[in-house]
Amino acid sequence: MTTTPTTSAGTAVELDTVRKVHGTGDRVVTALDDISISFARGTFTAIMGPSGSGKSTLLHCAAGLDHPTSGRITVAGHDIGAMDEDRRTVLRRDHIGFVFQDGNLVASLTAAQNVELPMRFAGRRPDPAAVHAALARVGLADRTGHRPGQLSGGQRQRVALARALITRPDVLFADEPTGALDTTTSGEVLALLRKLVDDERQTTIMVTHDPVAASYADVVVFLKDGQIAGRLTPRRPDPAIPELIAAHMTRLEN
Ligand SMILES: Nc1ncnc2c1ncn2[C@@H]1O[C@H](COP(=O)(O)OP(=O)(O)OP(=O)(O)O)[C@@H](O)[C@H]1O
Repeated sequence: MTTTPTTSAGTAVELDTVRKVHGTGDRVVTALDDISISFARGTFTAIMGPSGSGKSTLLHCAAGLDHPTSGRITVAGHDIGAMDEDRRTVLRRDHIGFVFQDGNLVASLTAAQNVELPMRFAGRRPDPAAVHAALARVGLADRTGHRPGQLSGGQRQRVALARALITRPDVLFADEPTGALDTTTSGEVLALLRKLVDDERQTTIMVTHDPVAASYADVVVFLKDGQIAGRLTPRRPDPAIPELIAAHMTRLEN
């Protein structure tokens, strides 16, 4: 990657006046309405908002999976709008990690083989020590040979996290990473995300509907109608925070 970094050293992702319009003619929807926001390195941000407020669109545009209609997006100092698709693919591979609600593991592969996949896709020889270290980081050093069907939901999601982190990405994007988990398992995965931020300064941007999940973040950004509609900075540990976040959401939904 030879693009010259353009943002300040403290910023992992920056959106500058980003607009995203879906559809054409009389079915046009403005999903992002000239949003400007920056995400500092080493911080954990939760993105919340009513259904249809633009959360997934923001995540997909910021991660280079979708193109904004206008505006500028910078990831790890690289202007992704200025890149062709090949370079954007390399940027995603080398600088960005993804975790989705359904971890999307390959059922026929072991945990270790799933974690190796990004290296294989990049045409690199998997490094067994790095794969083991990635699984150890998420507390699964003793499950490397298990297939997804032999793991619990939380363990599967932790394998997905290890796979997302194997390339040591500048930014981890998580789309409802605990949406399919029960409360206890969800808490384990969120505590792990928090630990990765605290111990390793892993910049993390997570879309969630869950006020408890959002309470693990440093910053909660609220969207409404494609615009930023508020921001909270949870002061952990405080059991009242999920309630505060939920109250904010209720105000946005009414
Ligand atoms: N491919 C598309 N074509 C047309 N409209 C779209 C498309 N994708 C999203 N939209 C519209 O853009 C708006 C924002 O959608 P988006 O999925 O970003 O919202 P969201 O906040 O993630 O919603 P949810 O919480 O329900 O997942 C919505 O009105 C949605 O209907």
